[in-house]
Amino acid sequence: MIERPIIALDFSSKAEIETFLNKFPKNESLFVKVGMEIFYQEGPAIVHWLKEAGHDIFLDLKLHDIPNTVQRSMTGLAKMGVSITTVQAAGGSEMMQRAKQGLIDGTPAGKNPPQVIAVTQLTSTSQEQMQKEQLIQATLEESVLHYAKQAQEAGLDGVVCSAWEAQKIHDTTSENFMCLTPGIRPKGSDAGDQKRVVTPSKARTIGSNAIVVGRPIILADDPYKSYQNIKTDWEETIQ
Ligand SMILES: O=c1ccn([C@@H]2O[C@H](COP(=O)(O)O)[C@@H](O)[C@H]2O)c(=O)[nH]1
Repeated sequence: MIERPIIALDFSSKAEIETFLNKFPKNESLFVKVGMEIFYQEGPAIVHWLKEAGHDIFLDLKLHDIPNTVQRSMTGLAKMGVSITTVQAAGGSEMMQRAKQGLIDGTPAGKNPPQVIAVTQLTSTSQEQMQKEQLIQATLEESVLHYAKQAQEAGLDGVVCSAWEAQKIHDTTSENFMCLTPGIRPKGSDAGDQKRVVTPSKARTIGSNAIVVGRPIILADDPYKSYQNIKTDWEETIQ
C-alpha cells in the first residue's frame, strides 16, 4: 500500500514544478510521478533534483519496444534510484521479463531494483474504443485481466489499471500484486479525457493499492488543500 497519493507532475519545465512545489510545506515528502511530458524536456536531472528534495519517484515512461531495447533502457533507468517504473503490457511477455532483468542488471550493489508495473488498458480508453480501434473483441475487463495475468507471469510487481478492475485483478493474480490506479477524481471534479474514473475513497474500497492524481491537484487554486483533501479521503478507508 502506498499511503500518499502520487501527484502527477504533468508540467513541461522545472520552473513550473518549482512554482507548484513551493505551494507545499518545505518538509513535506511527496510521492510524485515523473512522466514523459517533463522527462522529455528535462531528462534524468529532474529525477535527481526531486530525489534530493526528499521526494519518492514513480517514473512513468511506459516503455514499449522490442525486448532488447527495453531491457537496455531499463538498465540505464535503474541507476536513477526511482521507486517504480512502467512498461506497456501490449509489448508482450518477453519484453516484460526483460524489462525486469534490465532493472536488476542496472541496480547498484546493495540497493533494491525499482518495481516495474505494466499498463493494461489506459484509463482514458473505453470498451467501445478498445474494440473499434484496437480490434480486441474481448470485454475491456477481460483484456485488463489477461494483461495482468501475463504481467504477473513475467515477474512484474503489478499493473496500472482503473480501480474498477482492481479487485478482480487481485482475485486473478494475488492480493500483493500492485494495482496502481490513475483516473482518480474527487466527487464533482471534471473527468477530462479519463473514461474509467473513481473517487479516492472508492478506489481504496475496491482494491486499489496506490492512486495517481494529476489535474485535480496541479490545476487546483490551492494545490496543497486539494492534495490534503484527496489524501484524507484515500486514507480514511485504509484499515
Ligand atoms: O492508464 C493510465 C496510465 C497513466 N496515467 C497517468 O496518470 C496521470 C493522471 O492524470 P490526471 O490529470 O489525474 O488525469 C497522468 O499523468 C497520466 O499520464 C493515466 O491517467 N492512465
